[in-house]
Amino acid sequence: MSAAIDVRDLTVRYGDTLAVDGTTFELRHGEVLALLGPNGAGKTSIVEVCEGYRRASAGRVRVLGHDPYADHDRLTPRIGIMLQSGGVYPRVSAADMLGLFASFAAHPLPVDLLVDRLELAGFLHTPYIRLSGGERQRLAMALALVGRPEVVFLDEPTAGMDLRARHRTWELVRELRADGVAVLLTTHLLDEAERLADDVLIIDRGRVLASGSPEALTGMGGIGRLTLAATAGLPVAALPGGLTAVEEPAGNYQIDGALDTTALAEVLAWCLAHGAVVTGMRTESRTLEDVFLELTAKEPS
Ligand SMILES: Nc1ncnc2c1ncn2[C@@H]1O[C@H](COP(=O)(O)OP(=O)(O)OP(=O)(O)O)[C@@H](O)[C@H]1O
Repeated sequence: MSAAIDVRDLTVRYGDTLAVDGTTFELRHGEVLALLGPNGAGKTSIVEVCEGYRRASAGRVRVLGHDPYADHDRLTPRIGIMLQSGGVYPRVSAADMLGLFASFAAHPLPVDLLVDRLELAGFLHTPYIRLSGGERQRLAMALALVGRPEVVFLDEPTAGMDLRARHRTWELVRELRADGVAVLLTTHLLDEAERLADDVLIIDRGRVLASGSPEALTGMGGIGRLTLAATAGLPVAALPGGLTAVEEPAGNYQIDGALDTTALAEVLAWCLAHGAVVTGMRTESRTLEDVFLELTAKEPS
């Protein structure tokens, strides 16, 4: 089966600003792809091209086999877009908006199902203008999904949601994926990407810095943190293998460097060589946040 979204060498320019610089990725049916990057990285530009709202400056983009800009009208009934704001009449209620959006679709999802999953019942008849930020987010998600789309674009879907609503939304995204829906997600919440995404694209200044599954990306550098509890006052300057350590508080060493299995053995050998008593050694794996901060910090300006 061909990819739900296929992006090759996409470039987006705004005058002299190169917002997207030759990005390539694929999103398959039944998968979630998260676009991660600092403010201004180019995420929205990529998403807008895929949604058909912006023409690519160069490159080839296909959504469900169509050019999303040229075939916008044909694609619209097959895609769902969660808008950050706007697109909703201020005095209309959530119930009326959902009914209206459902009437546009050939095979809409039952509105009751979305009301239940996203817990909309408490504000279903309140005018949009009176809804809280989190309630508007939940309604926006429901509006994106009511047409039973094959591809869904979620732009920071849980921003402003409380913890419970966030978890309900994550459950819903997992259900969509299980039903074969392709989900393109942008988020600043690294734990959201880690929980939901099959693949992640880390971008900065329009370029892809890394891509792959969260497991592959966090496993790339092995151990993220190494903490040692041992005799106080060990000569940290004598640590082998380019490792460095800070002793804080006394007898607690935070060790940095290329933390692989060899490094663990070298640290223990160093303890032995200095007659140290080791009472604890703890390793922690890297998180997506560690990887993201390292990659985006390394970028030359
Ligand atoms: N219409 C426009 N005209 C000129 N420059 C633009 C336009 N839209 C975006 N840009 C610039 O293009 C770059 C990428 O912007 P984009 O909105 O795609 O980033 P983003 O990753 O979505 O950022 P954020 O996380 O802040 O939403 C930024 O430098 C931005 O200032």
